[in-house]
Amino acid sequence: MKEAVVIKNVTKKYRMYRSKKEQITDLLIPGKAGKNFNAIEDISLTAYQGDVIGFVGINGSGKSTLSNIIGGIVPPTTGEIEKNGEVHVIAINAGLNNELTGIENIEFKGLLMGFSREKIKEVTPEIIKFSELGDFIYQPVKKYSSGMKSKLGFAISVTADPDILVIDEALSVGDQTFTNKSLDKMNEFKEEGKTIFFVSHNLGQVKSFCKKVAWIEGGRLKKFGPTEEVMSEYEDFISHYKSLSKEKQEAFRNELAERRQKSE
Ligand SMILES: Nc1ncnc2c1ncn2[C@@H]1O[C@H](COP(=O)(O)OP(=O)(O)OP(=O)(O)O)[C@@H](O)[C@H]1O
Repeated sequence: MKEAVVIKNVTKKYRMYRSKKEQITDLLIPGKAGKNFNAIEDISLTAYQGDVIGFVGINGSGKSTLSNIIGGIVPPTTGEIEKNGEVHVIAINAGLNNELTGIENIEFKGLLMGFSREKIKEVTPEIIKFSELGDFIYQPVKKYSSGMKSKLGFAISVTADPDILVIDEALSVGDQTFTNKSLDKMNEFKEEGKTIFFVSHNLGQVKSFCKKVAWIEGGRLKKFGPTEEVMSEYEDFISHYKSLSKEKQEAFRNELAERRQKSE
């Protein structure tokens, strides 16, 4: 089987500050203030062509950081990522320019995706139709709700016909009709053998759509394998986590966060 994306020992470090003062101090005297924080830590994972991989994990575990690295939006601090094909990211707001109107964004993103002016003209009506935005397409994107942005972003990206697709919570904000339509489109991509990464808190969608699942916990890859195998364990974990008091949930998250701060 052909490798589509190979992630090798990827870590993303951010500097964390408790105040603006700390941030300025660190800028003037590097290392004097602030802490390193590993948003993701030493993740290795291979996706083969046609793999549909779900990323699950509680808030802040590192799913978006990893998907942004795969999408080329964020560079890793250390480690390597190899991609065999064009990658497109569909996320709430991804790549949309807030100052431009919907229609201008279609043109702008179209050019970024390497489309000719003629091709953009040809696909624009399809995008408008898919996005269901009607006359809102002439409004600046800053006036859109997150659901509307997601619809436009999704409609533009699916036109690109990418080899590798990263879908980050893009289906969580729209209405049910749009979600179903988008799921149909994603299933088409899946049947065509495209490689898909799917970030979602909707475990039902992950279970029905993904062939494999990567469970991220505290920035690390806790488990990666066939959907059924990983999800049965993850669902046990999540129902236990949800049964904890707010304080205990916070203590659990703090414990993970502390480890991510200490690790260099
Ligand atoms: N630009 C940034 N600067 C500093 N810290 C960041 C940055 N981006 C992400 N982080 C931190 O990295 C950690 C992982 O964030 P990430 O958004 O990847 O998690 P997630 O699993 O996608 O969360 P959620 O489910 O809430 O969307 C979080 O603690 C977050 O605060």
